[in-house]
Amino acid sequence: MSNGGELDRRLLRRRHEALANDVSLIASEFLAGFQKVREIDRPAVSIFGSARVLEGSAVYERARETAAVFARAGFAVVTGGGPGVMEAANRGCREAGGLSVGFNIELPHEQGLNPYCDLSLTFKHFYARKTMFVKAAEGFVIFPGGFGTLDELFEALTLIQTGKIGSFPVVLFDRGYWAPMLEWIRARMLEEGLVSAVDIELLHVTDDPAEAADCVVSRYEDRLDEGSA
Ligand SMILES: CC(C)=CCNc1ncnc2c1ncn2[C@@H]1O[C@H](COP(=O)(O)O)[C@@H](O)[C@H]1O
Repeated sequence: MSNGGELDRRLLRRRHEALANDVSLIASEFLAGFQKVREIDRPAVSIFGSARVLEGSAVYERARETAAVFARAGFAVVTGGGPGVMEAANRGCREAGGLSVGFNIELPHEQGLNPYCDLSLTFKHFYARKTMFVKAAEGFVIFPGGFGTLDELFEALTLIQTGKIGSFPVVLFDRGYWAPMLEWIRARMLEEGLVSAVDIELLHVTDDPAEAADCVVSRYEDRLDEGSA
């Protein structure tokens, strides 16, 4: 099966005349994504984190618990629809009776959609898929993870920092995991003037599922009161 990687490589090699066709395929993927987001009939949180953690690990179980708190607060939970933290969050949401959403990606050694999604769509391109995480969400909770997780974290932060999207809450779950990164951001990025203090204030850090959910839910309620949600 052709996957997003092959398509992206082909797109970069393409002669100009052939590009329009490829670009229209990408556009249709965006459209299908936006249509799927419209099916989410309630406010939502996007939860990111490692594809590699297993059931029973602390990270998996905290993600499952956090998603359940969101579901009980009336929020849908959106993830990448894969294994690890994605599965944990979809599972916790489903177990608590919430609406569980997975925006999956075709990968060369793909593991497919986890079995805990009520709504789902599988993308070929990471960039179209990442847009849906942002389009759908009132906030972001990020669990420990690798390159994919950091990509999603910094995409959300960059969009907020540059004013492309509103100032949605970004919650880093697991103080111990994120502390060295935050320290480096303060000691180097901030110290050398590459970010400003207000940019760092966008990040909330916690070890508590209820606090993570409250951070997103209460900001959403404030925006509802202001009429800006
Ligand atoms: C075990 C394995 C490599 C499975 C790959 N299967 C995947 N399925 C769906 N989304 C993924 C996958 N790998 C990475 N991602 C995306 O990148 C993030 C996790 O990447 P990482 O494990 O932190 O870097 C997730 O939030 C997800 O959106």
